[in-house]
Amino acid sequence: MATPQQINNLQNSFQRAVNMGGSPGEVSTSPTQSFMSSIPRRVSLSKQTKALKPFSTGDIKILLLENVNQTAVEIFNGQGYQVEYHKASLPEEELIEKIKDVHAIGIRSKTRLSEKILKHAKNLVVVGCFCIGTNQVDLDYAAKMGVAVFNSPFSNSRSVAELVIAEIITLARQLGDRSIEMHTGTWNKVSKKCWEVRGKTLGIIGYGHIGSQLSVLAEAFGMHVLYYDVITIMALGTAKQVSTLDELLNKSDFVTCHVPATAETKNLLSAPQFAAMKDGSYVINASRGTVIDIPALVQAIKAGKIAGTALDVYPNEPAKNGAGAFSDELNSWNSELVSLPNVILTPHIGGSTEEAQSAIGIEVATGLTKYINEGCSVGSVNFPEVALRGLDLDQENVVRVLYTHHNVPGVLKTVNNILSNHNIEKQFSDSQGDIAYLMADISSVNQSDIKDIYDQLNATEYKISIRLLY
Ligand SMILES: NC(=O)c1ccc[n+]([C@@H]2O[C@H](COP(=O)([O-])OP(=O)(O)OC[C@H]3O[C@@H](n4cnc5c(N)ncnc54)[C@H](O)[C@@H]3O)[C@@H](O)[C@H]2O)c1
Ligand SMILES: O=C(O)[C@H](O)COP(=O)(O)O
Repeated sequence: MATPQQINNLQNSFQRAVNMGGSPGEVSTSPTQSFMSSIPRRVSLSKQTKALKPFSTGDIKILLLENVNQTAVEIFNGQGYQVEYHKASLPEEELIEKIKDVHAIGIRSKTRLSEKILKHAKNLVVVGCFCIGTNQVDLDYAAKMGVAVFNSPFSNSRSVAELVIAEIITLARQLGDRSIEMHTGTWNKVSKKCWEVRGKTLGIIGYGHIGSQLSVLAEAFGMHVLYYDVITIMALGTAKQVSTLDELLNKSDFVTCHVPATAETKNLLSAPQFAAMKDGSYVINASRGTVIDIPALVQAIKAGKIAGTALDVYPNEPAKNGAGAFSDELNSWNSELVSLPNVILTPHIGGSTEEAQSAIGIEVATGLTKYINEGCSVGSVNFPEVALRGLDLDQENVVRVLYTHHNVPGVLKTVNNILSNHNIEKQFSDSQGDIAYLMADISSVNQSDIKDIYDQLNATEYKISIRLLY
């Protein structure tokens, strides 16, 4: 017969196994045990079409594409999630198949998560963009499905700014051409139209995380900085904000784009803008491929108006690394562009440094984990940002309710009526456009009450998605 101490040990072992997603009787000795103790004992992920079925963190399925950094994989593995990892992005049909049953997907800038793809994602709870840009995801549709999207807003900003500094000097000194010539055995020692950057004017379009960081670095090289932005932003150093794009174009020796891909920034620099630039000036784009009209740029270089360009991003980028991927089939202007002098082409590597990728992996994986395990949406780009203090796991009969709903009158009254048989320990709700998100911790909940709470919330007309953590 077991002693009370043995029974106690057995119970503890059962609880730890549930925490780790293992079977009762298994005791995990994972070093992440103490971190794990801050997460819910069981996580019930209940989407629109899913029945209430509690499961452990070990049931969470994560699909990671595009060579997301290992720091993220380690965080997810530490949680006991099931991680499927791919180095490249997936063709559309394969992505549709894979996305059907995952709870989270991690992507970078290549994978398009359009409505067509997202509507197959029946269990999806959260998307992680392991990069800055989120234009590849249909953010509104995701929010309407109750799917929060996270990104890393500035972890690779410095890497991009440093790349642009390198490109400014490379263009000014025609380094790309000299290097290609030497690789093919030609010694071509020239100084004609090769310049110092000291005293030249850098025009930055978009003075956000990258543009402003670049401004500081450029001034350290003795450059004058002008910037144009749709909002008024405090100048760093002695940089000056100009009120029109034309003014920036007229006065700059180097023009560099650091704006997001939006309808307004499509072909922001096209033939009229190149015509407005100084003769012999340079164009740099490490933002998004849609921002520059490349055929118009080719014409401006051919006409001698633009003395060189550095492009890191393109309207159509290949899904994976390899020869021939940057082809005429994808970008019809390619052959003309590569034949022009002083043209630097890089394969979207602005944010591709060890430092940036490692930091992004940690930041986004941590955001996703907090959303999956605790419901915390702080940092999401398409969802109201809501957080509650951690769940008190020592307290029995506590349930965290996560309720995403349409932002219409009467919801709180209905929801609180459903929760009113229990003690609402804490509650917070916020909205963003048509979507609202409510978090509530309720106590005095018996196991038998949980299904009832779920069913009642599920029957509400405003519901988008429900999760109960307990
Ligand atoms: N090449 C790469 O690897 C790489 C890496 C990181 C980011 N990016 C891209 O760089 C871009 C900028 O990133 P960020 O982090 O600096 O973004 P950010 O949001 O911090 O800054 C963007 C700035 O652009 C301004 N802006 C928006 N529309 C504008 C317009 N029509 N005209 C002028 N200004 C406008 C905004 O007000 C904002 O200040 C994004 O497209 C991002 O995806 C590329
Ligand atoms: O949006 C970004 O952060 C950059 O464009 C980098 O994207 P990547 O992670 O696909 O290189």
